[in-house]
Amino acid sequence: MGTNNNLRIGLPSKGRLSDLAGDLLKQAGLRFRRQNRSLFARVSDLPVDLIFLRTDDIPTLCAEGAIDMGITGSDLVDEAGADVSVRMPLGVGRCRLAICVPEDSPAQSGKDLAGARIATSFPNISAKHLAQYGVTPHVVNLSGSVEVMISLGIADAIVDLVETGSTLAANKLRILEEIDTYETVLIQNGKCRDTVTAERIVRRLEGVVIARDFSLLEFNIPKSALAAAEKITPGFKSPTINSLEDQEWCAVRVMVKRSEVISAMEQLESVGASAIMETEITNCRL
Ligand SMILES: Nc1ncnc2c1ncn2[C@@H]1O[C@H](COP(=O)(O)OP(=O)(O)OP(=O)(O)O)[C@@H](O)[C@H]1O
Ligand SMILES: O=P(O)(O)OC[C@H]1O[C@H](OP(=O)(O)OP(=O)(O)O)[C@H](O)[C@@H]1O
Ligand SMILES: [Mg+2]
Repeated sequence: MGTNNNLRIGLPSKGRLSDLAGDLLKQAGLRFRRQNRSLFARVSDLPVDLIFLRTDDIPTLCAEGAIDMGITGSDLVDEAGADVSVRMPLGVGRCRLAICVPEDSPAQSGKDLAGARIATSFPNISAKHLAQYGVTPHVVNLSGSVEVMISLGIADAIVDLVETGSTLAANKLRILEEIDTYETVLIQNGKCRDTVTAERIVRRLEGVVIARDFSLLEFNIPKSALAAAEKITPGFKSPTINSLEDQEWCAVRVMVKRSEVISAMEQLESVGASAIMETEITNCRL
């Protein structure tokens, strides 16, 4: 590395985002092999080097120009206050950051935390959030296992990420107030060393992220019911309509959000559609 001018992309070296990020790049056609715990990999057929880093260092290293692009959590970008642009949400790693207190705490909102000790790995976001109430907490800055700090007597409240809520339940805590929601994002710095390749990467990832979110739905529909069908499935841009041998009917192909496919099928059937089929797409260019 060092001497070449390849675009550098920082990826989480371990943890929950590591596989998500690697799978996404591979699906987008970036071929690479990470040798056993190696911190570096070259991409075949593209001027791109992958650098494996700690997820929470990626925003700062990108802002500093050590890497041109990176995949990390938007929570970590905010917390670091890193001067990078978020090119694209990647549709994975969704979570929320919340102020949590013991289940039996009398507190009703963040306003009740004046003078409280708060354990968190997000000292900046926490202080900024509480400042809007004029509350200046005593922040205990930790890098993990934050939920246990209340029972250890170190803190009265915590600010931590919540996904399913099972960690909170296991520690007899409840959400007092949600601060924000976050997800995994692609970031880029302002002085990227190869913007042409960076744009290619963005387009490729876009293709995969959109494809993961949408299915292709095909159906036949009487022309008289086409307007009703278009209301149900307007498509990503607009549906493709082909004529059939039977002049009264046509065939429609349309992209539908995966989460809405079943309900769309039911509604289409009720307005007269038949031969309704869902096809999963793995990649697309729109
Ligand atoms: N349930 C969750 N808990 C924590 N982080 C989550 C969760 N769901 C998604 N994330 C995202 O993952 C990021 C943490 O990723 P990281 O690669 O550090 O994984 P990790 O499993 O927390 O690693 P570590 O073992 O270092 O704690 C968070 O900043 C957030 O953006
Ligand atoms: O709502 P849940 O689905 O339970 O997820 C949230 C928990 O997961 C994360 O911890 P992680 O596994 O990263 O451990 P850590 O404390 O060592 O970072 C996070 O810090 C919470 O503790
Ligand atoms: Mg963690």
